[in-house]
Amino acid sequence: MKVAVLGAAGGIGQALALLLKTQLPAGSALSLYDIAPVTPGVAVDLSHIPTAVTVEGFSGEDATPALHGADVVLISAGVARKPGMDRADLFNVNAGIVRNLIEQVASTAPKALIGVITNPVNTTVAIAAEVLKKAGVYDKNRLFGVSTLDIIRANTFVAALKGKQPNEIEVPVVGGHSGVTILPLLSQVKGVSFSEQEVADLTKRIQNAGTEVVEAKAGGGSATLSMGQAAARFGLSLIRALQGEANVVECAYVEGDGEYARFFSQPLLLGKNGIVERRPLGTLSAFEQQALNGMLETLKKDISQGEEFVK
Ligand SMILES: NC(=O)c1ccc[n+]([C@@H]2O[C@H](COP(=O)([O-])OP(=O)(O)OC[C@H]3O[C@@H](n4cnc5c(N)ncnc54)[C@H](O)[C@@H]3O)[C@@H](O)[C@H]2O)c1
Ligand SMILES: O=C(O)C[C@H](O)C(=O)O
Repeated sequence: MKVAVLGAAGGIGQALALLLKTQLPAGSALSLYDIAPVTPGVAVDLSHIPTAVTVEGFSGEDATPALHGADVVLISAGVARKPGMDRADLFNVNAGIVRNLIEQVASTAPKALIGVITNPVNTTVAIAAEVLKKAGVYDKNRLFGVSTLDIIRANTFVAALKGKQPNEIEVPVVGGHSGVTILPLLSQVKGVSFSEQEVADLTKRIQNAGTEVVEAKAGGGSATLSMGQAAARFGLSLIRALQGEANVVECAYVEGDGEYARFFSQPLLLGKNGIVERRPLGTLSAFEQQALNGMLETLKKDISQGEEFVK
């Protein structure tokens, strides 16, 4: 299996590349690309770690040398938030970066499973879909917005509140990846129950967790290490599914049946060709139903902005 990381010299990219170098199955290839000239050096650095995963690094304007034969492409290239900014404020710079990189994926690795990390995810995934469509290679079962960070945060916060081990808790988080569009389904977490106040407080904390990191880093960027972990979990799940493992389920932001919005994060059964089955959201509490209804206008606007950008 070959995994390409685009944006590999950045905060997320380097953390992700390290985790993949140490956790990909033996015999895998890791291919790193970033516009920054340090990228081949990042690959050399990682190559000294004794695992059976080869590493190559490429820099400059052309991402295609990194993309040949890639089974999975994870994209974190772009700028990150500073305090006072919303994820949507990143659109002006990141929309063009994602368009350019996806054009190269379309021409070089059209069958790859693509995970978009670059913000604003609600919009950049729509851009990626439209670019792939224009190139005649769009498969909605192979394109994912990576929302795994919301899930690992939710697991961490719930476990801390309820005195559980984080690995005992799995919170489905649905919708999108910004503010009110992030909806943790706390009513579905097995083995714990919450008061109304706990649900309200936890939901708000999970929705604002990105801002919590941005403010704590005080101008030095946004979440990189937890995101590296989240992207590694998601990328490794894609690889396990590609290799034929059964019952690999992850939530991610994908094009579905449009019941709520064209793109929506929901639980997905993954397989050798990407998404095998989009799982229903299940029964929602009154709080969750109201939050779902309340997010849709924002989410649809975010999606339209991406669609319009490519038209
Ligand atoms: N999906 C999520 O949950 C999530 C979580 C955290 C951050 N993010 C987003 O991920 C992105 C990256 O964050 P980061 O902290 O790693 O930022 P960073 O600034 O540390 O790294 C970004 C990297 O992208 C590279 N880059 C910029 N333009 C490029 C181009 N045209 N081609 C190739 N590489 C290019 C830069 O050289 C840099 O190395 C941001 O948009 C951020 O908002 C998403
Ligand atoms: O909040 C951000 O800007 C980065 C990321 O989307 C996050 O959730 O941490």
